[in-house]
Amino acid sequence: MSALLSVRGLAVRLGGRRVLHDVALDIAPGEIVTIVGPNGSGKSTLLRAMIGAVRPERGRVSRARGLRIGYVPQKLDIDATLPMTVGRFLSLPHRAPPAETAAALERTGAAPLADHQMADLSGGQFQRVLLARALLARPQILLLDEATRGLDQPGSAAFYRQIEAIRAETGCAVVMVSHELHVVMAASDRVICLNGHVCCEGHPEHVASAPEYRALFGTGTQGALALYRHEHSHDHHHHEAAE
Ligand SMILES: Nc1ncnc2c1ncn2[C@@H]1O[C@H](COP(=O)(O)OP(=O)(O)OP(=O)(O)O)[C@@H](O)[C@H]1O
Repeated sequence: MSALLSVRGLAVRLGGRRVLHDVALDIAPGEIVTIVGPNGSGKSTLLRAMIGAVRPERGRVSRARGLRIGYVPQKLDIDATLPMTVGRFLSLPHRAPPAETAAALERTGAAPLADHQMADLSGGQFQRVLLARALLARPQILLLDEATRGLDQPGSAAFYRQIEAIRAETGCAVVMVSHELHVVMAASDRVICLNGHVCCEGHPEHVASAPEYRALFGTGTQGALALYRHEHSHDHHHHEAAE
């Protein structure tokens, strides 16, 4: 199946510093890909390059013709003194047909919030509204940048169940940045570990059975810590199903 989106030889420089270099990846229709990596490793920058919000210094991001992308940013600052209902927020910058807005709110479990003020939403409610907004694009790829940041465990589990249901229903590919390794292992078709470049990638189970996996993830909580401590080699390790 041909890729919806391909990144080749991508380098990005921000504030005089090279944040990404030699990044290559493909996103296929319907797959769930999780990007993991230490703080500052360029995960958000990579997503922003995918939507065309960051100019590559080198390389390119190719999108299938007419590709529709939905993007849920890591955070969105809204002036708390500005009165704005959820319904109004979803009509910016383009007013979608009311039935579509209602369907997006329904799909994300945010239907009862339509008349609420944005400033009054809890963290989890806010994320659902951002997700609803992303769905209005009828995306073929949904990009989620640490969408469950600040949510408690049941809240983030519920959020990811919603994402899986949306994938099942719409067939969209999902690319998410996550620090929650239990989610990564359970819910992803493919994991990409980033540290300025792609350190390693593959199916979670294949990555798990590879020697590098122990250095990357280990097991349990220690594994999560190992992820942030491991030496990011500049060799590229691939653990695809074919190997
Ligand atoms: N606009 C900018 N100008 C200069 N430097 C930037 C800019 N945006 C990001 N950076 C730097 O680029 C690097 C990568 O940032 P990015 O947000 O992509 O990392 P990340 O992997 O998403 O981090 P985190 O896990 O902390 O969210 C960081 O060192 C960051 O300080």
